[in-house]
Amino acid sequence: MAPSYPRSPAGSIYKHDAELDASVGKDGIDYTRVDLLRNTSVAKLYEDALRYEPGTSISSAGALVTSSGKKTGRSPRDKRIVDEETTTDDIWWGPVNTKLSEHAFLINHERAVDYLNTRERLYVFDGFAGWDPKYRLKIRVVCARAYHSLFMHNMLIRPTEEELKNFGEPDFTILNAGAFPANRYTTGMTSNTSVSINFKRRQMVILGTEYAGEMKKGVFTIMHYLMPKAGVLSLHSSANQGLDGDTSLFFGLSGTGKTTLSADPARALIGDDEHVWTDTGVFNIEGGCYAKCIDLSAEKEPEIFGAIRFGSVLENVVFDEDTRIVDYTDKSLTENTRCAYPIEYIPNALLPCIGAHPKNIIMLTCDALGVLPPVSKLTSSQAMYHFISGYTSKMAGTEDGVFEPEATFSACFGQPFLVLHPTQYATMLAQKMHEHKADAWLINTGWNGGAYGKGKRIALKYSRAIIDAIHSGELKSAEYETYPIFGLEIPKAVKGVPAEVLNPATAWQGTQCEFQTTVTKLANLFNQNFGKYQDQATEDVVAAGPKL
Ligand SMILES: Nc1ncnc2c1ncn2[C@@H]1O[C@H](COP(=O)(O)OP(=O)(O)O)[C@@H](O)[C@H]1O
Ligand SMILES: C=C(OP(=O)(O)O)C(=O)O
Ligand SMILES: [Ca+2]
Ligand SMILES: [Mn+2]
Repeated sequence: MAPSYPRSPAGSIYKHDAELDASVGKDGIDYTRVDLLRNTSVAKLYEDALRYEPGTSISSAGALVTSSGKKTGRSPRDKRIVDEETTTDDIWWGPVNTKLSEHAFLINHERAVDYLNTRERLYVFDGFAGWDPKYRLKIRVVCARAYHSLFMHNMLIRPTEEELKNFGEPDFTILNAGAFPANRYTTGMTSNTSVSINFKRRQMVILGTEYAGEMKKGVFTIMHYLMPKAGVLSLHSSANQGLDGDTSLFFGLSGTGKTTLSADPARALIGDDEHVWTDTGVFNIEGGCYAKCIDLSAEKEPEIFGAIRFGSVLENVVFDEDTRIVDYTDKSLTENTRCAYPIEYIPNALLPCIGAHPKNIIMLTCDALGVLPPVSKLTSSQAMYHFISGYTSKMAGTEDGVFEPEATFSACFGQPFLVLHPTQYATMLAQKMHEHKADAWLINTGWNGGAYGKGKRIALKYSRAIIDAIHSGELKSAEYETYPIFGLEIPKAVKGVPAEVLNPATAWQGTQCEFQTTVTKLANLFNQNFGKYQDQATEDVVAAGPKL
């Protein structure tokens, strides 16, 4: 499955100094053992997963059905960044990034190495993060499960035979010993799950969770540090491109629609989750997509449904014992059911996954209170205000302990993955949007007509119609009205969307008194949250918030 387009052998973005390379090379893994499988075939990984990993099957469509065990979503409270002198002054220590000592990291590392070296089989996948050869990282994934190796085969950029032969030392190594727990008595551990990143040693160690998403979001976290340091902007967004080459970005926290809305039959897919905006355009970090499968149907999401076939990894779904037909409505294992597939499984994927400078910046929010408009056109100050605020919901199952939509402010629409302070990403975004005259939109893919429990989630077909209207130019020249308090501009009409849906006041099914109370509640939450950024933001950005 090697890609056929030419790519120059990349200069790595890490400067390789001999001493550090020696220590990385000596990462403790026994690479000489005969039972080590490096970049092995999809078929072989299927066979091993079926043979050795309980709870593995093949679906009627040919996908590998796997179980990630107890953890079926990310564990943000168990994430650590090593506090060391080469990065400590850069890192945004606090709400997301918790310090781990170098010593405690070595204990976790040794635990993972001992576990991996004592397995009967070991899998290594060497691949790339980043489609632009100038910025790409060489990533090595060492793991004990064929499932995890196939997952990263799908999610990283698969090297050609030639590239694999000349791979050399990786820039970053992920040791996934997820089936083995962390030791709770190691200083800094608060549970037996641990996901830790060490930028100096260029290593990530996973213990006590087999949720595969930790690896792909781990790579994103690494890029979210290294890319801004290299002067380019990493983005928690999907991206696609129209026939005339116009690129759109869709920012959004997990479950808000990045993957779903970027798979658009009329546009070429650049990527569904992680990108970088450089001086020449946008490139995807990944070689695959990771779609949510809950309530998936061929009718509503044909591209994603069709991507679930031989080679795809389908996690934590329930299927019929006889027919092996998956029941996508079944939430009994988790609401966060998932499928990982190579990007070329989407019919109109753009290969290589590199697009032009974005023309439209779409911020996806999933408002569980039902008071944000389905679409608003943002001024540049409003775009910055909403990007820094990142108001949305955590969706059920995406994180450990989240069972229903939970209103949250997730800076840059991806707070769990930020390494630097949010204003650093926001400043770069503002500068790039200004330079390339990008238009900005806020789209609520969440509740309408009432809050979660009373109203309904906005129909996917309406969100798609809104996005079509952005891309056709219809919305740029539409007639607008101002939504009070939030000061958002909402279109009076959008083709394919009932007019009353567009204004939360007319969509509201409960009393107007209840509506006003909810609007005020949300406005207060915004103001309270923005307090922490007040002194770093410019006056116009502060003024772009709600006014009570
Ligand atoms: N109006 C809507 N817009 C986008 N997604 C919706 C909408 N209504 C329901 N959904 C569902 O919500 C989920 C969005 O998840 P996904 O696209 O994977 O988000 P992300 O990629 O941002 O994590 C999908 O399961 C999709 O079917
Ligand atoms: C993989 C994840 O990301 P997303 O839902 O944004 O695709 C995740 O949040 O665990
Ligand atoms: Ca879906
Ligand atoms: Mn996604």
